[in-house]
Amino acid sequence: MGLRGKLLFSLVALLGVLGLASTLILRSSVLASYQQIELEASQDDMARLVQTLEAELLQLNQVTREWGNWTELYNYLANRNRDFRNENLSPTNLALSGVWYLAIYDLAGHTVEAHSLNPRTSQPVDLGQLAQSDNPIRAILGQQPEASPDNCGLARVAQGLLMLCRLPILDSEGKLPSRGVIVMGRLLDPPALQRIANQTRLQFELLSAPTQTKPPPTGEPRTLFSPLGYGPVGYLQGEDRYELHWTLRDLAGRPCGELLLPWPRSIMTRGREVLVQAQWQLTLLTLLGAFGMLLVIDRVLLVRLKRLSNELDDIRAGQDWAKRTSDSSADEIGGVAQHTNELLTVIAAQMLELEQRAQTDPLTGLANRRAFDQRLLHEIRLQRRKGQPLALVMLDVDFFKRYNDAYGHQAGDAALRVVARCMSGQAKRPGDLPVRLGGEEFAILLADTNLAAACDIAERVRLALLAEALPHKQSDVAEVLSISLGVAMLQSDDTPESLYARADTALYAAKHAGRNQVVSKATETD
Ligand SMILES: Nc1nc2c(ncn2[C@@H]2O[C@H](COP(=O)(O)OP(=O)(O)OP(=O)(O)O)[C@@H](O)[C@H]2O)c(=O)[nH]1
Repeated sequence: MGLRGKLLFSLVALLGVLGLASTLILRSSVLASYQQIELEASQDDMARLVQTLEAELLQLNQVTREWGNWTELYNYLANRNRDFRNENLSPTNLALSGVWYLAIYDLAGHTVEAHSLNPRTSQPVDLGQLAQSDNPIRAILGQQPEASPDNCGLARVAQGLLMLCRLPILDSEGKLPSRGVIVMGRLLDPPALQRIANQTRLQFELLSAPTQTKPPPTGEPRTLFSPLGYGPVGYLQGEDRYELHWTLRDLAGRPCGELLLPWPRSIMTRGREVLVQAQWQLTLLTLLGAFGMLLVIDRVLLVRLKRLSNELDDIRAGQDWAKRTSDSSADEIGGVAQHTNELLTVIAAQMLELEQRAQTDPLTGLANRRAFDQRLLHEIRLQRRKGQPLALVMLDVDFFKRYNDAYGHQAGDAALRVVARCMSGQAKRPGDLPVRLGGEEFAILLADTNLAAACDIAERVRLALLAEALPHKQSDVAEVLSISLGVAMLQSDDTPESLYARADTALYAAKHAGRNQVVSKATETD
C-alpha cells in the first residue's frame, strides 16, 4: 500500500472512531436532554389538566355560594314555603343552573331536599347512592363545612364522577347563623369531559380504577395536590408515547378514579430526527474535512515526495550523478532533498575518482588499456567524421627481462616509470594519449597527427629515454636502457584491431631491425 493509501486508511479509521464517539456522546447527551424536556412538558400538561378540572370545581363552588347566600333559601328552611319550592327547586330551574344534584340538609343533618336530574334533558336520574347511609360521603355532606378548600370534591356514582360542593346556608348578608347545608353536584359526563379536552387541548380519559404505574424514567416524580386528589404522577412508558396517570380521590379521601393522559413523545421523535440530521451533517463535514486534509497532505507532502522519488529514479537509472533534486523549500522534505543533493555530490566525486582509477595504470600513472580502447574507438569515429589523421605509436623496452634480472624487479618498476615520464614529456598536446598497455608494453595515440609528426614524437621519446641514461649492461644494443617503437597511421577501412596490429607489426620490425629505433608502417604495404 502506498503512502497515499496508508494515509487514507488511517484517516478513515481515525475519523470513523471519532464519528462513532461523537454519535455516542450526542445520543447520550442530546436524547437525555430531550427526554428530560418531554417529561417536564408532560407533567406540566397533567398539572394543567388538573388545574382545569379544579377550575370546574371552583365554578361549581361559585354557583353553590350563590344559592347558599340567598335569603329566600335561608327563609325556606324556616318556613318551607311551597311557592319557593315550586318556583326555584323545579327540574327546569335546576337544569338552568346546570347542576345534576342539589341537596339541602337542616342543622341536624336531615335531608330537606334531594334532587338529581340530567340538566341537559331535565329528566331525573338516580344518584341515590349518595343518600345511602353506608356511603361515608353521605355523612360528610350533611355536616357543616369548615375550611373552604374541603368543601368541594369528588364522589363516584353509577353514572361516573360527580363534582360536589357544599356550603352553609346563610342569609344574603351572611350575618345570621347558618340554618343548614346546601350541596350541589355536576357530573363529569362525556360532554363535560369533551369541553375540558377542547379547553386544554389535551385528550384524556377518566378511568374508574387506578393502574399500576411507575415513576418517570428520570428525575423526581411530580406530586400534585388538589381537592380532586393528591399524589405523584405515574408513568407507563412506550416507544412512541407516555401514559400519565394520576389518582383521583373522593371527599372521603378514597381513590375513586384515575386521570389518564396519553402523551405522544413528539419531542423525542423530533430529537431523534434532529440527531439523525446532525449525524448526517457531521458525517458530511467529516468527509469534507477528510477530503480537504487529504488534498492538503497530497499537495504539501505526497506530490513533492513523488517528484523527489521520480528525480532519484531518473538519476539512478541514468547513473547521472551530476543531476540534482529540485525541491529547495525550507521544510523537512526540502531538507531531505538538500541532504540527497549533498550525497549526490559525494557520489559524483567518488564515481569520478573510481572512473579515473579504472582508467589509470597504478604503476606509472599513465592511462591504462581500458582507457586506450575507449579513446581509440572515439578517435577513429572522430577521424572518420573530420578526416583528420590519427597515428598510433607502440613502444617496448629492449631486453627488459635482462634488466629485471640484472637490477631487480623494483628497479624494473622504476625504469618503467621513467619510460612513462619520457612519453608524457613528449606527447603532451590535449589530443595525445600516452598509455601503458601492460607489462613493459606502451603506446601513444596521437590525434590530428600525420606520419612524419608521429615518427618525430616517437624518435623524441626514444632519445629522451636514452638521455635518462639508465645503465643496462646486459643490453645488446646500448649501454643504457633503450626502447623500440613502431608507428602506424589509421587507414579508412581500419578497425581498432587492424590499426593496433599494424603498429605492432612496425614495432616487431623495429625489434627485428636491431631495436632502439623507430619503424613506421603507414599502410599495409609499407
Ligand atoms: N619490473 C617489471 N617488470 C615487468 C613488468 N611487466 C613485465 N615485466 C617484465 O618484462 C619482461 C618482458 O620480457 P620479454 O617480453 O621477454 O621482452 P624483453 O626481455 O624486453 O625482450 P625484447 O622485448 O625482445 O627486447 C618480462 O621479464 C616481464 O617479467 C612490470 O610491471 N615491472
